[in-house]
Amino acid sequence: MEKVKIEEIQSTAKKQRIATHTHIKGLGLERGSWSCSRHDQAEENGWQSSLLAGPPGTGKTALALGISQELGSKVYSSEVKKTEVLMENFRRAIGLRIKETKDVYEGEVSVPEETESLTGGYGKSISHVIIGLKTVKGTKQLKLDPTISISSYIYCFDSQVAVGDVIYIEANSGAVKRVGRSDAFATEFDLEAEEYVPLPKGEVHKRKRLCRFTFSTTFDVTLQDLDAANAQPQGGQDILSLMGQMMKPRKTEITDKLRQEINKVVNRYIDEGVAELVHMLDMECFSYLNRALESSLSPIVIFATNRGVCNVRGTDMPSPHGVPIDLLDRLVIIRTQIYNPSEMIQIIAIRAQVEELTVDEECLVLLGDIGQRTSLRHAVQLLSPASIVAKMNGRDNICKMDDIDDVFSYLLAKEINEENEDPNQSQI
Ligand SMILES: Nc1ncnc2c1ncn2[C@@H]1O[C@H](COP(=O)(O)OP(=O)(O)OP(=O)(O)O)[C@@H](O)[C@H]1O
Repeated sequence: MEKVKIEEIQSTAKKQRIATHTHIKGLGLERGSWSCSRHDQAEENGWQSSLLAGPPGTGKTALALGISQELGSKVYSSEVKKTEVLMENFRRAIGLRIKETKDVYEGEVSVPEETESLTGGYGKSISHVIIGLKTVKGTKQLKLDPTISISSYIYCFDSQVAVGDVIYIEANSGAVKRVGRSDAFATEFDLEAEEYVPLPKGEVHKRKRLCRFTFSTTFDVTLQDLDAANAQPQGGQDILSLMGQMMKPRKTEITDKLRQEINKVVNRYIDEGVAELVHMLDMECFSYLNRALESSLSPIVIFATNRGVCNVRGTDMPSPHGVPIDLLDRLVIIRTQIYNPSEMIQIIAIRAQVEELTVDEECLVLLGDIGQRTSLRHAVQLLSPASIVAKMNGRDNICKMDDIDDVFSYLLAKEINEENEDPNQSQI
């Protein structure tokens, strides 16, 4: 018999983590240098939008971030009120896909049963609840922990979980979610009123990709929804609180400060792999952008994509980068290319400095070489584990032979292809 342990939900956020782009502090260019003067010129000429196109890891996001940091005040400043409608619509076009891998018990309820405690004092006291969960692979009996069985019990009966229902129990929090009624019971009830689901496959106890809040495998929400729902935040700054606010929408002004706060939380979750950005740019959005980008109030918009020719979202119309031709016409397309070894070495050195790591010259050369063979991202990611190996070897500096070689041999990396553009990546 397995025991479900319930603990208070802890935010999984690692406060001290150095984010992927923490080291990006701007464009790193002097005023008057080629890029800056070109950019000023572009602004004067009404260049409002551009598309960065290139293989993964070629610095599109880093460049967009650098530009926005350089322009920061200009982007959001003078006409905030007037640009509000535009801003709302832009944020409506950016989706956040929330996903978490959770330890869950999943199955069709077979035997809910409660055991009363004899030492309960006044009234009835439940010492635990036993529940049987069945999947295609078999059945497992779960004894819900006494301290949480009450809440689970209430949960169960509040949401009217009965024999024949398919449920999830999240192992860590004990939260129970009724998925629907098992197919096997389909004839017993009104088919219209019920959602019938198949008997779950696999083991009862499994790791499943679940959105903590909705229990669905993934959950898409737009940044605008999060802004609107959090206009008067009541809870904390974790994704659960952010999402929780969505249940109580209210009409309050969305300030720039709020958007920045939402961005911070969203960025943290992207960095931790709990969520990823997805674009919601369908035909309707693209048509809106066509008009919006021509408005004098439009903010500067930078699109980035690693997709080649693919269908425009929601249609079977192929177009370069999945962007309709009439919008492409309005964009300045900048191609990004894979960094050469010395550029990679430079970036890795900046990254090491931000992570406060001392890396030998020889080691940087090796990392540059690894970056060429695999990817810049992989080479950057080796820094942290290598520093741990160095510490284990009693050193503060990362050495080629002992640390990087060691870590590289343990960690798997995809060797780079000739043509690196990945048509399956859904990023823009
Ligand atoms: N010029 C640069 N200076 C400093 N760091 C950089 C630079 N270019 C890229 N990086 C870093 O390399 C990593 C990968 O870059 P980035 O995320 O910008 O790639 P991308 O082109 O947006 O890739 P994808 O198409 O996969 O999203 C990031 O950690 C980024 O901060």
